[in-house]
Amino acid sequence: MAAEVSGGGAGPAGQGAGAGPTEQGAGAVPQGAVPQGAAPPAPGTDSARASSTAGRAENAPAPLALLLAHARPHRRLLLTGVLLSLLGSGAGLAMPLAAKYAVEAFGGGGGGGASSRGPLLALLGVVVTGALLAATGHYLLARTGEAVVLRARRRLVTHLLRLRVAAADRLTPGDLLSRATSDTTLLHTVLSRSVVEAASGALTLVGTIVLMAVVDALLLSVTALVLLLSGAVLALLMPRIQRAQLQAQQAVGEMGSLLDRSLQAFRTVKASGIEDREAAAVAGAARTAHDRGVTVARWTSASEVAMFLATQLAFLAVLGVGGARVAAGTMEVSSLVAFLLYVFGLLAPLSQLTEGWTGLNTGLAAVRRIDEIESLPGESAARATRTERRAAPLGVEFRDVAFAYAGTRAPAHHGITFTVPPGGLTALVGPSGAGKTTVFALLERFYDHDAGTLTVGGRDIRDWPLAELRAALAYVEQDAPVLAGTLRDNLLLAAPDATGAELAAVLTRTRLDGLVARLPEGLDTQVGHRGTTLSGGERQRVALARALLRKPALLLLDEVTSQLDAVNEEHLREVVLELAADTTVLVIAHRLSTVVRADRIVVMEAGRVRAVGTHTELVESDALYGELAATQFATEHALPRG
Ligand SMILES: Nc1ncnc2c1ncn2[C@@H]1O[C@H](COP(=O)(O)OP(=O)(O)OP(=O)(O)O)[C@@H](O)[C@H]1O
Repeated sequence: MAAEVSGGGAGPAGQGAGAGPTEQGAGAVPQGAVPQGAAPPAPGTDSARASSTAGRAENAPAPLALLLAHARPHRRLLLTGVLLSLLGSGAGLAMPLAAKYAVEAFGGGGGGGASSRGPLLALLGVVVTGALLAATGHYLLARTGEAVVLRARRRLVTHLLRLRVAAADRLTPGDLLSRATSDTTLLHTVLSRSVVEAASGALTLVGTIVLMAVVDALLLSVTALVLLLSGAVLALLMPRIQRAQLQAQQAVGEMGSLLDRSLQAFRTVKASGIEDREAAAVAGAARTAHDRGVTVARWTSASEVAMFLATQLAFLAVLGVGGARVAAGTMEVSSLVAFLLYVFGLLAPLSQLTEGWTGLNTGLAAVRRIDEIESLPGESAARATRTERRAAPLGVEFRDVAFAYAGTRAPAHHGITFTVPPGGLTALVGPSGAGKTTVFALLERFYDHDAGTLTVGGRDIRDWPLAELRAALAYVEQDAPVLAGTLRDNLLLAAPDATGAELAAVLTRTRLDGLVARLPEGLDTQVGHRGTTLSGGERQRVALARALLRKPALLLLDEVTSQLDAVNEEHLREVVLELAADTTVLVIAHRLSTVVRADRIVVMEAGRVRAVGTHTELVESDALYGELAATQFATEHALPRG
């Protein structure tokens, strides 16, 4: 089993067609990932792996190698496209030479007529063939560029969703969005335009120089001076353009992060009256992107002007020297015309080279940003399946389990020990920050514990195939997320094959049937982004219903009744007790009224288990629990049924 793998070092070339980065064999685990069966990672290891995308850059493959790896699956089409484009440019290159023969044919007597028709037709042929070849080449490159982007996006998005939770904890969604959208788009530009621009520019330049040498070596040396001049200008400007471009891309990512922050907390932003401040922060990043863009434009224009001036100067110098030689009879007019055309022809490959080089650098920065994410550790996908029938309930055992979140000083668990037999209701209680939610996170293997033994169903949790483990569990998070879409989509999210009867039964059980009846389109009503059209309590019940439809062998409920009214809470308490008859149910509850009838209560404090027992036992034996019970039941003015 290879639950943990990374897309990393090998880059896209490392996988066969269609194989996602998380589906490599364990043998191919690249840097940063932990092979199965390896010793448990030391606290903080995840941090080293996931925290810094910058840190990785030192060992990362060269961006050019990464870019080539992206291009490799499409190499035939790309090469054909580049070849056709180059042939198209080559035809343009042959134009002045063909013009020279045409001028010679005109001068060679005959005036017009048949003798001049031949060269003119040949010229026309060169033009049309060149245009057709170039157009076909450009189309092929653009199409292939789109294919590269599609593949890169699929890979990146698949990997993003399979990232280990520890790695995802450290990423900002806005920046990820920018990497998955704008950075991947840049791949298209670089492969379909920049590479061919740079190659065609370089080849045309070399070709032009060779042909210039054929026409007149002396005039070439005059032109060489200009070439050196423009080369020096390019060398001076390129690093500036490169730097500004990278900063512009980073600023776009930063803008995405800031905007995402504000949109995630939209209502809080409004309620706090900080719209202007948040808008100003996003606008600040947009301004940085703008400024860097302007810098790029400034340096690019400067290089273009320098190149233009250089060719004009060369033209004048060649005209002067060449004109004098024609007057002296040491040079043919036709040769001078051809040479002058080549001098003008220099402008195009020089600016192609500049643009190609600039674009290539933008693409390389993008490829590096994409690779930074793909190199983070991923895990094999847990499919949204459920067991055929309700599986036999699973027991759980924590034995001296220790765990620290990456980058934190104090461990969240200091060797906790407790046992949950199959079936029944177990409650985890304790003050905020005691480590209760972390128990669930370890059971779901969002994180790997650092020391001790954790078994589920009598089997070490590390020996469970991840997909199988998660299929056996259902987890209702504290914040009960509801996703954009219809209510039905949300309920069937993790059990798409649930029958209508099962759905109806769960709706009744979670008292959502009333809500469905009220909604304008029933189950097919859109619930808004993150379920904003539902109340907090309704969202909690939707999350619970979703979990129940999975028919789990182990049900983890984190504060699922916190937002319910007293009547619904009491009802759900009954439902949970019913479920506990044939499922192992673990609940985290702050309100002790939720747990007094639990089969066992695990009292946690500061990452340790203080005591385990029933409500009655703990009221007597554990001071903290006794205190919690006294405070809560005194506040609620009612003693629970015992
Ligand atoms: N992703 C994380 N990264 C770093 N530290 C974390 C992370 N999640 C939780 N912690 C820390 O781990 C400790 C235990 O947190 P946990 O969420 O398990 O507590 P809890 O008992 O569930 O608290 P509450 O009742 O408030 O939900 C806390 O100190 C918390 O700050």
